[in-house]
This record gives sequence, C-alpha cells and structure tokens, in this order.
Amino acid sequence: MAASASPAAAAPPPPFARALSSSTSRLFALPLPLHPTRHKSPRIAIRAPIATRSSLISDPAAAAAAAAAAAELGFDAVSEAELREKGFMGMRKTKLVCTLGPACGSAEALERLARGGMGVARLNMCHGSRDWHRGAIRALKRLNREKGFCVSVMMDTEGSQLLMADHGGVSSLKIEDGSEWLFTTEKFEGSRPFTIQVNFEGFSEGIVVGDELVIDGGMVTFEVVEKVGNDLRCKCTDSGLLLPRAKLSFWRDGVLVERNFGLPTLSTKDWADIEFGISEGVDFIAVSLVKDVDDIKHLKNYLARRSLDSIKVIAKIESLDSLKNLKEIVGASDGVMVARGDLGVQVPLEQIPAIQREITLLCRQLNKPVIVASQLLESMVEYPTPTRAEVADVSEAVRQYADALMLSAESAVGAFAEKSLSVLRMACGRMELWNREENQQKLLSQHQLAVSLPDRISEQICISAVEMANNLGVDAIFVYTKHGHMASLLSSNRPNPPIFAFTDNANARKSMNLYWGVIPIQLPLLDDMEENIKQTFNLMKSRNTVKPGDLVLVVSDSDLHGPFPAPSVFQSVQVRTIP
Ligand SMILES: Nc1ncnc2c1ncn2[C@@H]1O[C@H](COP(=O)(O)OP(=O)(O)O)[C@@H](O)[C@H]1O
Ligand SMILES: C=C(OP(=O)(O)O)C(=O)O
Ligand SMILES: [K+]
Ligand SMILES: [Mg+2]
Repeated sequence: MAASASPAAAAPPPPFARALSSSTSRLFALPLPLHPTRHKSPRIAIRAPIATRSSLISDPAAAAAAAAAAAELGFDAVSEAELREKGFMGMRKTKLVCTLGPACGSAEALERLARGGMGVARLNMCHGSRDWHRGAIRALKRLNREKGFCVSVMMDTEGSQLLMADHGGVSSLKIEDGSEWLFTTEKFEGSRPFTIQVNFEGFSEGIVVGDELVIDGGMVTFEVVEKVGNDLRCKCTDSGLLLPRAKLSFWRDGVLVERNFGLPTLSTKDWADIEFGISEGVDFIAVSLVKDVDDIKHLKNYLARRSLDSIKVIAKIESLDSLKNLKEIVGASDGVMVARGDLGVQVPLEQIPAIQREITLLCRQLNKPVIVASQLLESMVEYPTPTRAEVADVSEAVRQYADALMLSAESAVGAFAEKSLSVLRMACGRMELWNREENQQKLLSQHQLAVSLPDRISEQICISAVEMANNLGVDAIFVYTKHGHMASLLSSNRPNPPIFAFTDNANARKSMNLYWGVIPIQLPLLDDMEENIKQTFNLMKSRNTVKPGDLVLVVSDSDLHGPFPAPSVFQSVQVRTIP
C-alpha cells in the first residue's frame, strides 16, 4: 500500500473504536422523546439543536455581505461558509438533492434547504400544477441571485405508468384479507364499493386467472380470480393499504409478467413539461421509466438541435427494461438516478441493494454522476428521527461513493424536511471521514475509458493528479475547466481533498453540482494559466478561504487553450503553495 502523507490516513484506530466514539461525538447524542406507538427502544437521536446547525450562515446581514462579495468570485455562499467553518477536509463530498413540494415551496423554506446543503432541487412533474412548479423555480433562482446560492434545478418527468386512480378523494383504502375487488378501466366519479379504477385500457392484456397482482411493490397483494371483459376480479391474499395513484405489477410463479404496451417513455404531457422546463431554465431533466438507450438519445438529440445541450439528461433506472440495457443507457446519459421506489415495483426488494451497488460502480467507471434515491429517510416524513436502518442505508450509499443522495417525500411533504437534510449531512460527514481513514479510495477499480489520445492524456493526468494529491496530503485540488470534464475525471477518482473547479461557464457550474467532491466556482478565465492561478489565489486569499502556506494541486484543462495540441499551453499538474 502506498504511503500517504494525509494525517487522516496515518495509523487509524480500529474501526469499532471509531464507530463508538463517532456515535457519541460526531453524529448522534441525546435521545429525543420517543414516539409512544412506534418504538420499543430508544431511537437514534440527532444532537439537539439541529435547526441552528442546519444553517451555516445565521446572521442575515453577514450573509448578505458574504453573498455580495462572493459574487465577484462566483463561490456559492454555502460552500464558502462550510470551508471557513470546517476547513478543506471538513467539506462534504456527497451532493444532496431535495424534491420540492408543499412542505418546502415557500422562499423561506427553500432558503433553509439551500443553507442546509441542497445542491439540486428536484421538481417531480407527477405532482403539483405547472404554476406551482414555476413559482418554485423562480423563487429558487431569485435566492441564487440575491443570496449567493448555486442550487441547480432538476425536472423529473411523469412518464406513462400503470396506476390506480384516486379513490374518490379518500386518502387510503384498507383492504382486508379474502375480500374481492373489481379492477376496472371504467371511468366514474366518486367511489363504488369494492371497485378500483385503473388508468390504462390494456392493463389486463396477457394476464390470466391465478396471476398475482402486487400493489406498490407489496403494500397489498391480490390473486386474479376472474377476467370480466377487460376488467379483473381479484381476491386479497395479503392485506394492507391502497394509497392514491398506487402502482400495479403482475407476477406469475415469482417472476414479473413483462408486457409491452407500446407507451412512449416521454408522453405528450412529458414533452409539454419539458418545453415548460426549458422556458424556465432548468439545469437537468430526469427521464422517468427509461427503457433503452434510444430514450436518452432522443431527448439529448432534441436538446442539441436547439442548442440546449447545456441541459443535462439524467436516466432514471427504475424498470426491468432499463436494467437489461443498463450499460448503454448509462453511457449515453449525463447522469443516472437509482430510483429505488419504482425499481421495487418491478424487481424483488432483496435484489435492490446489489443493483444499487452495481449501478454506482458502473457509473463511476463510465464517469457519470449517480444519485441514490427514494425512501432514504422515509420514517422522517412523520417522525423527527430516522430509524437505525435508514441511517445504515444512507451510510452505505456514501460508503459506495455515490455522487448524490436524494430526499423525496421527506422534503416534499415531510414534517421534518430540514432535519432530514441535516441527517444526510451528518451521515455523509461521518462516512466520508471513515472512507478516508480506511483509505477506501485505494480499493476503487480504475477504468480506462478514453479512446482518443487527448482524452487518454486527460484521463491519465487526472488519475495521477489524484494519486499525487492523496500521497502529498495537499489541502485542495484546483482545476481550471471549460465544461467540467476535467473536474468530473478528477472526481471519479474520489480524492481525499476537495476539488475546486473554476469555470467561466454558468451552465458548467450548475451541472457540476452533481459531481462528488467538486465545488464549482465561476470566474472569468484567461488564456494565460499563470494569470488564472494568480487571480484565484488572490481572490480566495482576500476572502480568507485560503491562507499562505496552504498546499494546492493545480490541474489545467487543454480545453482552455483550444483544440489539442494547444499552441502554447498544455495540460499540466503543478503543486503550489499559496504565497
Ligand atoms: N409539487 C408537488 N405538489 C404536491 N405534492 C407533491 C409535489 N411533489 C411531491 N409531492 C408529494 O410528495 C410525495 C413524494 O414525492 P415523490 O417521491 O417525488 O413522489 P412519488 O411518491 O410519486 O414517487 C408525493 O407522493 C406527493 O404526495
Ligand atoms: C425517484 C423515483 O421516481 P418518482 O419519485 O418520480 O416515482 C423512484 O421511483 O424512486
Ligand atoms: K417522476
Ligand atoms: Mg419513479
């Protein structure tokens, strides 16, 4: 094993000692009051004053001054405050995505989430009106402008999916064992006893008596007992609750009954939503229920034809089809979401952890950012503390070096949105430290992806730069990049120090918000690298974010100097001390 100069890597204590000390000092402390009905034993509690800890800048005047000063450097107020407060090694590497909804749509709530580390806000077009989403996007952009945040916006398409209708306004239906229900495509107002409306005419095609009908991946299970025209009479074999818009899947002998209804991945409504997203200036479009690589290519080509390739396309892996075509889909997309919610409808639940692991690994190998999503802290929709299992799940995703973690209902409709975010933050801090202490980065497989010589040079420079940075124990990596490509290559090697990525491109800055360990900073770049370095050192020094003696590994991108081979300046790696 190569020696490392990083103090964190020197003679780590045994894992259990660390685990114990962490549970009392870093992550969790005082038990909170228990919920009487849910818990038999004390639950993990987060150290008490979470609300205050969630905000890194608390004084509004200081925050406004910081925002104004940061504007010239394009350093977002939250990362800058984090750097000042926690130092280079204390900066969080794993990015955080929050789904917006009624619980966090106001400017005040959005600001609290931004201060709490939200790097990307997701708008789920399955819910809410376009007006609602417009209001949220505009409020967020205003906050970015006025308060010095740099939160990106991700629009998530609705897609076409087999769903139950609302139950005539009832929030949920209790289904008893042995009861018989008619699943029908007939449209009617209100509710009828023992009748459930389904949204798609062909839903019973290919289904036979004896098949199993599973709702929302196991909330309720039925057996098909009779076909009545296109409708199905089903008997409940495992009781539970039917929520509105629940998802249906059919199983035979323990295997999903796969049917191709020929529905497009992007429906007419999705295309209209995409137009809406474009007009409101979203940074990412997440495509739901991707089937194959053509779905991704179609949207990317459409955006490219309109010179909108700055909008990044995220492939949501949430269907059996997408798993079959995984490598191609990942290769064609700008990023991936492991959408475990719908994945759990099409895949037996016990397979999801291995699938998540495989996807996160593949994404790092193919140099695409990956988001782990759904049910991370589901219990916090209602309760102020997570379950131990949830904390373990989140920590495992961080351990796997996922680029980003996503909150869904926890932030959209939950009672503890900010607190959920602070749980993610703290779990990230703890697990990232542990990864560094155990030198887990050394175990990452290195995948050589590039084909052309200039690309192979960039790739090798980044591999070597990260090894140097770790072995020398530098404080930070500075990369100068036009489109963020070098930053992503550095990120995919998961270095110990943070990567400050300087770009003069506002879109590149926003897209880097999904890259593990990258802090995008916008400033005008010059052709002269020496001038760029001098300028950034001076600006950061003037803002007390670096100090004389700090050791920085500087990487420059040939992109900055025109096509390869650049006329005068080549890509380079240098180790500099801040003067
Ligand atoms: N814009 C919105 N308006 C109203 N409710 C929303 C909105 N976005 C999300 N929600 C609510 O938050 C819940 C969780 O969000 P999400 O995980 O994105 O949706 P889903 O449960 O459909 O996968 C949704 O079930 C919905 O009740
Ligand atoms: C993130 C997911 O998609 P959505 O919330 O849009 O269903 C999911 O299914 O896990
Ligand atoms: K969606
Ligand atoms: Mg989904």
